[in-house]
Amino acid sequence: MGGILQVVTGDGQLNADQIKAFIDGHKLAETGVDYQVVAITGPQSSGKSTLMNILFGTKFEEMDALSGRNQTTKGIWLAKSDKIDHPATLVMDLEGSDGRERGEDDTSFERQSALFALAVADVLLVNMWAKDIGRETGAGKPLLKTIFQVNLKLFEPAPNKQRTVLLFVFRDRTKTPLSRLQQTWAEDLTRMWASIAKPPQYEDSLFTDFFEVQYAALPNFEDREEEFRAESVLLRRRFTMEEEDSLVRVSNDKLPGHALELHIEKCWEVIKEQKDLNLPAHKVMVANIRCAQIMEDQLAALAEDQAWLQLSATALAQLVPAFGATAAALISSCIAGYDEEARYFEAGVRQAKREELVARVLALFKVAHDAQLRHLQAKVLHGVKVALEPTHTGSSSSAAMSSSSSMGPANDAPAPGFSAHAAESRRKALQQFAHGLQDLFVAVADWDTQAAQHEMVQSIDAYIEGLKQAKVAEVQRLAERCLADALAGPAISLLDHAPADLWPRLGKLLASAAAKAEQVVSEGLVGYDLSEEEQYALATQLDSFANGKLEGHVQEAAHTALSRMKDKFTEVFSRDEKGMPRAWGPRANIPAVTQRARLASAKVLAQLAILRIGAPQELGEAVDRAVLGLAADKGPEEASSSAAEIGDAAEFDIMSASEWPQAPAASVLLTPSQCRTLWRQFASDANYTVQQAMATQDANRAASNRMPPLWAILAIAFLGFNELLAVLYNPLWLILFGILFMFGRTVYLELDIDAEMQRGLLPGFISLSGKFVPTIQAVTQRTVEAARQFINNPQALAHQVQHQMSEAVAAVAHANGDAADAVDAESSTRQSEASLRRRRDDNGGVEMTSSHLEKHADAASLANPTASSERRKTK
Ligand SMILES: Nc1nc2c(ncn2[C@@H]2O[C@H](COP(=O)(O)OP(=O)(O)OP(=O)(O)O)[C@@H](O)[C@H]2O)c(=O)[nH]1
Repeated sequence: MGGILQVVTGDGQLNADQIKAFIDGHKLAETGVDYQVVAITGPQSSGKSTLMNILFGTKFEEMDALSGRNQTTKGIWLAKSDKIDHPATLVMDLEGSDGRERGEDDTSFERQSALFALAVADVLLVNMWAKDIGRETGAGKPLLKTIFQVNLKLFEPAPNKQRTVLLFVFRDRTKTPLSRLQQTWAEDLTRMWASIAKPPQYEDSLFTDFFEVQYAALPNFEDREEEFRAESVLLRRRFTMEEEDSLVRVSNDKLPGHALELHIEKCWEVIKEQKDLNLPAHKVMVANIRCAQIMEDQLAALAEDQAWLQLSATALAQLVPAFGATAAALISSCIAGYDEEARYFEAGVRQAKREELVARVLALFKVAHDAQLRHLQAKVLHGVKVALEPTHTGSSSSAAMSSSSSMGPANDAPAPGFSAHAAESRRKALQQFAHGLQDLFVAVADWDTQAAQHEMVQSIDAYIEGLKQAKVAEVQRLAERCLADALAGPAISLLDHAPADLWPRLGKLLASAAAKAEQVVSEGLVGYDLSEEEQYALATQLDSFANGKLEGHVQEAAHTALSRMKDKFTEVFSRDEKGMPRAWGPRANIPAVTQRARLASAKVLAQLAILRIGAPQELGEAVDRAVLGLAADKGPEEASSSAAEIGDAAEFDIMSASEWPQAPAASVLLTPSQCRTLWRQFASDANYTVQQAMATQDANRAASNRMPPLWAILAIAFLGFNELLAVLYNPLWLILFGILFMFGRTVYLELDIDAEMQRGLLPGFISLSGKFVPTIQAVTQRTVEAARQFINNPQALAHQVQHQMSEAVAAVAHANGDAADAVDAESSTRQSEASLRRRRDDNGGVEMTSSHLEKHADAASLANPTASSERRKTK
């Protein structure tokens, strides 16, 4: 876009949009710093537009010479010179000063525009009439003085940095030599500079610290136009870099072309609003904006960079070879692009924005880098697992070592054990991790990886420790199973038999089981190198487990103490010292046997009262004496008989105590109160058994009394001998007696006279009378049938009669002499039921029901109906 642009209108409005279009149209952003802005200021109608048009080929509006000296240029105008290509030259024409159109008092715009030209232009032409040089009020001195002063105040320029070239153009050159005019004007400038009020930091500054003064003189355009144009051509050359007295200055502080738009806008904004801003701040502001834009452009470019997109996506998914180098190249490329774009801007801002750019770029890459760290950690940890898993699970160490060889140099040395192998695997893994970190190293970033290394070490150690603890737990389970097996059977058996040395034997059993468990541990953890603390902890846990197991068995025994006491009582009471069942004959000493059985049961109760593993012996003895005292509490006779065995129980009164003296609560299985209750329940059952025995003994005595006297037996034998021989020698008598005997016995059994008589004499006779006749008829019928069979087969019937007679004889003998055997059978039956009855007794503490006992007693009586009948009589 060529042509002329009105940058600022006559009423002070900035055409920002058009400025941008102008700069873009002339591609000034691509020139970098290879451009210059040339402006001109001076009195109204002093030929400024004419000069600029001739010098730079622009087409600013000029006043027609014939129309008079009225203002033609309103506001600030901008055009690009088509006469100078290098550097690109922007030409700015300003509204003239001293304009009559604005009035004498309205000088603000001329000051603003002059100040604007001073701030924006690289070369400011100051148009002056040659004849005004030396005059105090001429030559626009007040305006110059003002803009110099305001410039210092508003923009606070840095001394000797990018000085603005002030080209004073003396128009309508006179015969006065230029040197003379220069000298005069230089003196005027010095005085002018000295007279202005300067900020404190500029008190000692010289005019030349901020401005480079150049001069030119031109003839009158109207009168000597040809000469004017020719000299203008020469003057134009000074705006290129070709001439020796070139006005083009190269400065590092110059803003690049793409910042010119913003620079113009901010300058006018500052001037317009009269903000108390300084030039560095203004430059910083411009630099801030532009550097931020460049930074964002670089970030946007990076976000669309295919190499970066691929790297970031892959880095999140897997370990990328040479990640660090790739990432560093991308980061460096991005930052280099920024450096190139922002190199003309204020150094401090540029560096600050660069650091911000680096930080933001690194933040992007940090995500990928962290993902890479995690992948590396996972890979290394996986290597450790592959190396150690076979060893831990019991595979051959050579297999483990061959697996681990993938992580580093081969090591053919045999693995001595898990701990050594784990240490070697750990060392190789950390070495592999260190190599991996080198691949991830991003030179620009130099991220700290100490935390990652620490995590890696912790992960590996935790994994190894986890394997070790798993193995320890596994071996501990094996050892506990070994302990449980070693304890269960023997301990239960000991508790069932309840020997006198129960607790010493339980102690030995515990020690034996602990030794077996220790062996399981030592064999199972070979090579795991447990520390002393770990070994102690494991041993303690196993000890606790063993004690707990044994305690469980003992507690279970204590819970079933009642049935155990009954069993012990039955064992001692029902069997003699040789283990044979007692017959309870007439001379049996039931009270003595009873007391022995009670003492034995009391010992069982005493042994189950407290845990004695590790307990002081005195405590056990005290409990023994106290519990055995219960057995003595049975009347003076029994107490005296057992006094020697139970010792002196006076020291502890179990009948009133609620707890055992000096016994830890954890070791108490049965409190004194519970012992008393159990003993009471036991005594009730035992009394019943004793009464049974005494009844049996009474029955035996009665049976013995029913035998005929000896003299009668001898008389019968002597007097009936001949009749007996007659019967035996006469077959007819023998047969007749046999038939009568069988008939009578059959009738007796059919009527079940014994059972009927148990109801009582009168009810028995009444019942028998009712069924006597039918029974006689039935037996007679069967006898006739037998006789018929005998006629048909006499040998078979004789054999049957003989067999029944032998049974009858045996029955009579049994009824007379072996009633006690029936009682013994009942006793053994009760013994066989002891285990069934035990649980029931323990739960309810009630006696076994008589129907239950009868059920088994009847089973025993099946083989001996007479004995059964005897038992019922006893009951
Ligand atoms: N005496 C004299 N007159 C000149 C010279 N150059 C131009 N003029 C005349 O001065 C008049 C004003 O010219 P411009 O170029 O419009 O002056 P200007 O300074 O741009 O005017 P404004 O923009 O209104 O301030 C014209 O009539 C020109 O012919 C010169 O060198 N000497």
